[in-house]
Amino acid sequence: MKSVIQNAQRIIIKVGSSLVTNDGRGLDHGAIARWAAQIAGLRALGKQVVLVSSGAIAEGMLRLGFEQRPTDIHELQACAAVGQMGLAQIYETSFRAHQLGTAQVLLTHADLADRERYLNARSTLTTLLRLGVVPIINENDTVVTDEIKFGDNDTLGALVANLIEADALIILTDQHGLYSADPRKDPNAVLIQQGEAGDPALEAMAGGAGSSIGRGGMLTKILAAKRAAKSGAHTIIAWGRDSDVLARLAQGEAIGTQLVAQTGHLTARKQWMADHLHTAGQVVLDAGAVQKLSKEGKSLLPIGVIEVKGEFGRGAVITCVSEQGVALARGICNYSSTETRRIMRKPSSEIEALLGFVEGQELIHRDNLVLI
Ligand SMILES: Nc1ncnc2c1ncn2[C@@H]1O[C@H](COP(=O)(O)OP(=O)(O)O)[C@@H](O)[C@H]1O
Ligand SMILES: N[C@@H](CCC(=O)OP(=O)(O)O)C(=O)O
Repeated sequence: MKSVIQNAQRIIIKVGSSLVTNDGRGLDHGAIARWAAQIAGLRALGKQVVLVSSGAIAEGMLRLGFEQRPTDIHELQACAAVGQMGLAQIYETSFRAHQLGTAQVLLTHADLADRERYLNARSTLTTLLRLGVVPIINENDTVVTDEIKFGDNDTLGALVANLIEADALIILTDQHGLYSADPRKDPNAVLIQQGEAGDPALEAMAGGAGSSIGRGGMLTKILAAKRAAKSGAHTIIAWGRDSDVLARLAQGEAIGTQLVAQTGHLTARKQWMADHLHTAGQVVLDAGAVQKLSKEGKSLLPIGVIEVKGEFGRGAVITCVSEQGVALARGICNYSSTETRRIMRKPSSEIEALLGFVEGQELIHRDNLVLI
């Protein structure tokens, strides 16, 4: 059996609290240095890597002298704020030893639910990757309350995989993968080597967190695999203390639990758009634009739009209709309805002069467009 990530180009690696901390007391500097070395190895193979790392609260607890994890939300947030400095420091130093720069990206649920911020986060992350930097992501714990928290970083890792259409999500944890039951409780549990992401049978095997430090446990990892698969990413759950786990995976060795995505990249995203029953607005296309979209598979440029209906923000899913009112396509619009009204019927070269910025030459890029 081959590792599903051997051919993966863009990879999200999530390291959990259970691993990144020294038994919940501060950060494990040695372990972090080893992951940095392994990630440098992946980068040398030409792969793009985004790291999602937990550990801020545990490091903050150490720095602020808390013996126990505080229960007060604001004390937890204070720990996260203090500890995040430590996380950033150690990652920057560890990657610097391999001539790699790092970037700190703190995200909340609200950032990804809002299309404009979602698009901004996506553009920033892909730009960082293009510039050769390793983004280090964590939840922005200081501004979120329990109700709106991701809480565990497995979910965050999957959403980031969707966000930048990663090929694979590698979840490193303190177990060798998913077992048929929680191995801390059932000595007869066996490792599940391969499964289909989204298979409900896997959810039944997974339990909660095994330590007081980890938040999600195995269930959030299984649900993260299901979520990541929606944009075509395969998931691997593996033991993070193995000193060359990433290199072995990249060489094709099947270690840990592989959860295979059944849908391809584009199919999944286009499916998501096609599934939008209600779109925020409409653009009416001239005959030339109708031809470009439906016959030639091209992007929609502002010059081909003759009317905008409804109000929508940047990144909204909208419907493209012909002058006869026939719905042709749906897609993610790079500009708001107000901006679109200003640039419609105009060549893309005039966007900057008209709006003062350029989000893209296209109103809807063909990668974000699905014919209906
Ligand atoms: N079926 C299972 N297979 C493996 N681990 C499981 C299973 N069910 C529950 N767990 C528990 O999940 C824990 C890993 O989750 P967690 O503590 O949240 O780690 P992390 O901080 O890496 O996210 C394991 O230590 C284990 O006790
Ligand atoms: N954002 C938190 C981590 C949340 C958490 O523990 O998640 P997980 O590693 O999935 O159990 C922190 O940095 O402390």
